[in-house]
Amino acid sequence: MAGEVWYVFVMSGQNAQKTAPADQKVTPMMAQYIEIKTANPDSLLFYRMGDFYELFFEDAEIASQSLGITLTKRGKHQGDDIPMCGVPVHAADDYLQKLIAKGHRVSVCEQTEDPAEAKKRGSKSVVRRDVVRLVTPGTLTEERLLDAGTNNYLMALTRLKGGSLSGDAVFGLAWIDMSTGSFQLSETDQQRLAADLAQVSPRELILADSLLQESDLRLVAEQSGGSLSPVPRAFFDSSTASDRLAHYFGVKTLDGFGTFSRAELSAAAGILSYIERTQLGERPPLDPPMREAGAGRMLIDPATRANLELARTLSGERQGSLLATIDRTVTGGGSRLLASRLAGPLVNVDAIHHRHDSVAFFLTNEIKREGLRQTLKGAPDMARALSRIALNRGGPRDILSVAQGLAAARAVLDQTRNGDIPAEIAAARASLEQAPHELGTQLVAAIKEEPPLLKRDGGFVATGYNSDLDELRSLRDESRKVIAKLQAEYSEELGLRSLKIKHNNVLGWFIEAPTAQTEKLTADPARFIHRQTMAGAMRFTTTELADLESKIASAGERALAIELEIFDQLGQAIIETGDAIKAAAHGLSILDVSAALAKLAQEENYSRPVIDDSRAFEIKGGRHPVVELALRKTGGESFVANDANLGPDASEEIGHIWLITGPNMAGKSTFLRQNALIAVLAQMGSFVPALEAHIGVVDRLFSRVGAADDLARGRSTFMVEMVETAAILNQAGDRSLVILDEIGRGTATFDGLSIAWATIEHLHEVNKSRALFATHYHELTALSAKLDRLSNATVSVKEWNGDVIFLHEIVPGAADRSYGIQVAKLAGLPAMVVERSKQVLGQLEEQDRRSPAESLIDELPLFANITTKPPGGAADPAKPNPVSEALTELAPDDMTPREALEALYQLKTLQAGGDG
Ligand SMILES: Nc1ncnc2c1ncn2[C@@H]1O[C@H](COP(=O)(O)OP(=O)(O)OP(=O)(O)O)[C@@H](O)[C@H]1O
Repeated sequence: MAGEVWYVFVMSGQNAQKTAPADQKVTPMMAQYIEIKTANPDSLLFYRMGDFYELFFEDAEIASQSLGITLTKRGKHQGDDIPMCGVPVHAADDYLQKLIAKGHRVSVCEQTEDPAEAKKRGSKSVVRRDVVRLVTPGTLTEERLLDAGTNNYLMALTRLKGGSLSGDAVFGLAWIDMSTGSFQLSETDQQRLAADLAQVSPRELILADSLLQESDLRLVAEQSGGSLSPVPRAFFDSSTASDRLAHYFGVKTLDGFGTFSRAELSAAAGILSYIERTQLGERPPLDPPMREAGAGRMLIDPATRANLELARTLSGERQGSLLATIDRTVTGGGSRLLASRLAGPLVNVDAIHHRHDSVAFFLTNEIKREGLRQTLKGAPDMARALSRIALNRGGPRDILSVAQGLAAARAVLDQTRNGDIPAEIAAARASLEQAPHELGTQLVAAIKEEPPLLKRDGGFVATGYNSDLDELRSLRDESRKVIAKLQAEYSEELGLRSLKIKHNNVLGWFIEAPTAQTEKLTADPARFIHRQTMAGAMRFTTTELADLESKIASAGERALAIELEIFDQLGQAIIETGDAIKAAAHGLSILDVSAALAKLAQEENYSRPVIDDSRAFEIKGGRHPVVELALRKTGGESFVANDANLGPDASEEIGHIWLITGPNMAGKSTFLRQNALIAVLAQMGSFVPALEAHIGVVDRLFSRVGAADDLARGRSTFMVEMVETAAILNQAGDRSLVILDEIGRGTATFDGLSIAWATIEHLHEVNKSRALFATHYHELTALSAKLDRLSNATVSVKEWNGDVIFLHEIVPGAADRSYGIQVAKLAGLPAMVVERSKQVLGQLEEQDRRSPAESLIDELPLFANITTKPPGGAADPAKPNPVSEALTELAPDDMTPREALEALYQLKTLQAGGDG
C-alpha cells in the first residue's frame, strides 16, 4: 500500500515518467513519511528526526528555495536521489514564519514515542510519528510569528443562495483571531461583501472550493488580501451548524449567545471545522461568537480604503498611513484595537459619543492619563499569552505575562479611581475589577522574574514557592560542594593529595588517582571498586559515591517533575479563569486606546467633533494629519488649514457638492482626502485635526482618487477608474460622503469631460450625496449655474514674475487657469518645451474663445431628464406609444383566459410594428 501511495506522490514531481514497480522496496521510515505526506497533501511536511525537522522531495525543493537553505540528499528512491533539507528544531519558528509569509502551509510532524520504545518492537521498527499541527497563516499564535499591533484573522466566507427575503444570495462571514480568541459573525450581501472583507482584512480566508470556481467571487476573495484556503462544501453545512457550535462551546443551545442567521451559522460551522482540522484536537479558547451588525459600521470599499491609505500606504507599508500617524498606543492589544476601530468607523451616534467622552476624559485628566500609560507600557500581551497556554503551546514566559498583566490591571484600577468617569471607561474598569487578582498574586510568587522560554528544562519556578522543590534543588546544586567534601575526606584518609573525584557521561562520578599511588585503593577492592585503567591513572567508585550520584540525578529529575506539575496547575488555573482574563485584557486595550487618542488630540491639536444624524459636514480649519506631519518633518512650510461645508442650507435637507478647480500641485487632492479622513477619525471615536467639525453621520464613504493600473487583473487605468466610479454612482446615497478626484482624466479630453459632467449631475440629482469633486476641466464650473447645490471652490495661488506660488488656501470661485505649464517649468522641463507649450496653449485658448463650453449648459438637457427615460432609449416620450396605450386599455380581471391570450398576441404584433 505504501508503495502505491508513494507513487502518487512522486508523480506530482519531476519523476512523473517513472513508474513504481509493485514490489517497490521502500525503507520503513520512508514508508511512514509517504503515508503521512499523503494524508497532508496541501502543505509542506516538517518531519521530525532528532533535533531537526526534515523535508523531502518537492517539499525540500520548495523549502530550500524559499528559505535559502542548502538542498542535500538522503538515500535513493527508484534509483534517484531523494532531495532533502532540514531546519533545526530550536530555530523552527523563524523558518516557519518565512514559509507562512510566503503563503505556504506547514504540517508539523513530531515523534510521538521515545526511540527506546520503538527499539523494543524490533531493531528495524520506526519511531511513531504523527502530525500534531497544521500551521497556516490564519492560525498562528506564537509571539514571534505575529505582529504585536495587528490582529491575525482567520475568516470564513459562505453563501446561501436565495437566503434573503428578496430571494438574493446572502453571505455569511465568521472571523476569529486565534491568538486572542475573539470570534465574530456577520451577514452581508453581494454589494457590501468586498467592503466587509476589507474591513476585517483577514490573513487567511477559507471558503468552499466551489465558490472559488466563480471568477467574480474569486476576485473579491483575492482582493481581501488574505491567503485563500479552499475547503469542502460540507464544512459549511448550515443544517447541523447550530449543533456543531453548541458542541464546541459545551452548551445545550446557542440561545444564550444571541440569535444568528442561517448564513452566519454556516460560516461559523465552516471556521470551526477548519480549526478542528488544523489544530488536531487542541481547542483554542474562543469567546462565544458575537454578531457584528454590518450596518453598524461605515461602509468603506477596498478601493476607498486603499486610496485613503487608512492602514497601509498605496505601496503597502504601514509607515505613512493614517494608522501609523495617529497610533500613540503603548500595548499590542491597544494597537490592535485602534486598528480595528479605524477599519470600521461607527455609524451609531450614541456609540460614537461614548468613545469621544473617553477621549475627553483623558484629555482633561492628564496626570491620570500619563500614569496609566506608564503602567500600560510594562503590561505584556495577556490575551495572546492566554491563548498559547490554552493551546498547550505556552511556556513559563506566558504565565509570567498573565501575572504581569493582572498586576497592571490592579495598578490601573488605582490610577483611574476617582473623578467623573465616562461610561466606556467605567465598563473597562469593571472588567479589570473582575479579573482573577488572587491568581495573579499566586502567579507572581510562582514564576521567576526572567524565566526560560521553554518549560522543558525547568528552572522557572521561583525559589520559596514550593519547599519540596527548593530542597531537591539545593541537593542538586549543592552536589559540587558535597562531592568536594567527599574528595577532601578520601584524600586525607588515604594520604593522597592527587586523588580527585571527577565526572563524565560514560562513568558518571568516579575517583581518579595516578596509577603509581593506587596501592591503598587496590588493597581494599570491596570498598574501592575498580572501574577503568587509563594511561597513568586508575578510576574507582565507592558505594558512598554511587549513592550520592543517584541522589543528585534523581533530585534533578524530581525537581523537574515538580516544576512541570506546577506549570500544569498554574496553566489550568489560568484557563479556568480565561474569560475574566480576556475581558480584563480587552479593558486594558480600551483604556490604552482612549488615553492614546487623548494624547494625540493634545499633541496634534485635535478637537472634539459634533456628531449627529443630520446631513451636516462643516469643517473649520481642517488639516490632513499625514501631510501635515510630513511637512513638519521636512521643516519647510507649515500646513494651511482649510474649511469645508457640504451641509444643507437651512431650507434644505440634502447636502452639497463642491467642485474644486485649481492649479496642479495646489493641494486639491490633499483637501479632498483630509475631509474623508476627518469623517473616518470622527466616527471611529477620535478627535479630529480641525478647529471645529460638525458631521452628520456618514454611512458610506467613497473615494476615487488618482489612477492606478491594475494590470495584474487585466484592467487598464481608465477601466479601473470607471469600475470604481460605477460602484460609487450605483451605491452612494444621501448620507454618503463621496470624494472624486479628476474623474475622466484617463481618457481623451472630450470623453473625460463628458463623463465627469454626467457624473456630477448624477451625484446631484440621483445620489444626493455630500461630495467633493476635484477636476482640471474648467468647463465644469459652469454647472453651478444649473445645479443649485453645487458650488465652485478653488485653491488660491499668486503669480509672481511668471512663476506660480501656491497658497494652498481653498476659496470660493473657479480657477481661471491650470498653471500646468508653470508647474512643468518648476519640475525642470527643458525651457524650449516650456516655451513651445505656451505657444500651443495660446492657440488652443483662442479657438476655445470662439466656441465657449458654457453654451453646453443651455444646449444639453439636465441629467434628470435623461434618467426618466426607460433604459435602452426605446421611445420618444413626446409620441404616444401604441403598446402602452393598448396596455392601459386592458382590464385583466374581466378577461377570460382565451381573451387574455389573444390580447398578448395583439400586444406582440403592436410591438413588432413599433420596432419596425
Ligand atoms: N493645505 C496645505 N498646506 C500646505 N501644503 C500643502 C497643502 N495642501 C497640499 N500641500 C502640498 O502640496 C503638495 C501637492 O498637493 P496635492 O497633491 O494635494 O495637489 P493637487 O492640487 O491635487 O495636485 P495635482 O492637480 O497635480 O494632482 C502636497 O504634497 C503638499 O506638500
